[in-house]
Amino acid sequence: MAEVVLRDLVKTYAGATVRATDEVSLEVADGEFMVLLGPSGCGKTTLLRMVAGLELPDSGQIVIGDQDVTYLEPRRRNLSMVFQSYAVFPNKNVAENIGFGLRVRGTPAAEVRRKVEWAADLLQLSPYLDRYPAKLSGGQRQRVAVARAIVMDADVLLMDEPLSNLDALLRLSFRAELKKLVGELGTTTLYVTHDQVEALSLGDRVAVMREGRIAQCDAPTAVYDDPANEFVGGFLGSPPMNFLTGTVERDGSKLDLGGQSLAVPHALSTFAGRTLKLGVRPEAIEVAGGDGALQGELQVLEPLGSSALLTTEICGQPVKVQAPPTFRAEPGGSLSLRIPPEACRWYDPETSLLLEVR
Ligand SMILES: Nc1ncnc2c1ncn2[C@@H]1O[C@H](COP(=O)(O)OP(=O)(O)OP(=O)(O)O)[C@@H](O)[C@H]1O
Repeated sequence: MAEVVLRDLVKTYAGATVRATDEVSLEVADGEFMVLLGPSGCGKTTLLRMVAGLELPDSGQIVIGDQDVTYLEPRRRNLSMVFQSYAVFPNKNVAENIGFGLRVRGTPAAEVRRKVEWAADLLQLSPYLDRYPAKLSGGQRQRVAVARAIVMDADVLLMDEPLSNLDALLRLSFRAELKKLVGELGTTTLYVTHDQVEALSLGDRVAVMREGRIAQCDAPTAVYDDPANEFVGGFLGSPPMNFLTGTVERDGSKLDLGGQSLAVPHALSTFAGRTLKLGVRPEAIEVAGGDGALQGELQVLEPLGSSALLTTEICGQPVKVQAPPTFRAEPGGSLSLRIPPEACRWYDPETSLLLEVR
């Protein structure tokens, strides 16, 4: 096992006008499960492929353990990969598929057998060792790909959207299995996904990427609860964080949203007379009256089973609210919405960065 250190990695593909990765630096601790999350085209796969050695950076450095591997051939980096499109060999049975890399490496047959049985047991593939991939389900095939990767005893495991070919239910169960497995193995893992639920569920830390850069890298609860910038708040969550813009009143104590106002923390009184953005998660807003409640107009109510999603407007600004499943009201009416002070995150509209108020 080993830590992985990326330093200022820059990659521009031939003919491209923008950098696929733009001075990306990241330290993945020994045994850590790091998820790279972000919208399509943000550079996740490029970063993973550079770690794998399948792409070379224009500049920057990649260190695995205590070795600089930036320009080392892929097979000498001691890492295993599971890719979305990394199909299993159709003409080899499950056991042969799992043991393939070990045999190529010249591992003695008895050792190959022992490791194949170990991985098959971990991934619940033992009953299928003699089967050919055509007779496996999608989830079982994907488990074969994971088993093939883990038998290699690599320092680092790289996975690029390994669950994306599975249907929703299978994805859910395999996600939990994968989390348990990787926790037991303790292998340093870099995992690429554009699925935020997968990222939050699996990662020890999540690096949220945007346009070739890391927008925030932190524990799942931290990136969700305290998005470092508007991009992360607006990317994570379903629906994502709401943002309301207002002007801080002259005395610095309230934010005027356009006719209604809300208390501003004392630490932000320096914003008096200036605009400020409030970020609040839909599930944090309470549909209730009381002190400091704002009046919103209900536009749409969507019963979603475990909750009711409300599309509302406060002072003409759109706000999504996640209400209890039994909540009912007629669209067009007015609602009292309370935004608890502890749920407020404050952003500088000029920089889009989270403002520290504690
Ligand atoms: N082989 C290539 N040649 C030229 N440009 C490329 C190549 N591969 C990727 N790109 C570009 O580099 C940028 C980053 O792509 P990358 O595949 O790393 O993003 P991603 O976040 O993994 O996206 P996705 O989730 O869609 O796979 C994109 O603008 C993409 O169009």
